[in-house]
Amino acid sequence: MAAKLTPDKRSAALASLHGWVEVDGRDAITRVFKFRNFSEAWGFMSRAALVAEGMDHHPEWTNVYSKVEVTLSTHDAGGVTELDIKLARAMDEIAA
Ligand SMILES: C[C@H](O)[C@H](O)[C@H]1CNC2=NC(N)=NC(=O)C2=N1
Repeated sequence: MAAKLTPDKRSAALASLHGWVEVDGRDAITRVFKFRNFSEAWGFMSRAALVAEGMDHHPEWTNVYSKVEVTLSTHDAGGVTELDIKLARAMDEIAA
């Protein structure tokens, strides 16, 4: 199982991502993705879902029209691991 990142490693990883921040009161990271419309938001979610399923690592997310809010945490580990950073990076690339 992936191990929780140390605070230092988590900070360094966050600095290398786009717009991801720590969740208050929980060991997790979150980002809001904004698109031009629902179609683009859904396209992002479709592509991200395939990557997530391939990793067997799944986002907590909500979608309202053009906005997708994502929270990542490794439930088995009870916090943020390399798996979350890898999925966050993949999502950044898909949205770019
Ligand atoms: C059995 C299965 O591998 C686990 O439940 C996986 C599935 N997806 C998961 N996704 C996330 N985000 N955290 C997990 O701990 C997790 N565990």
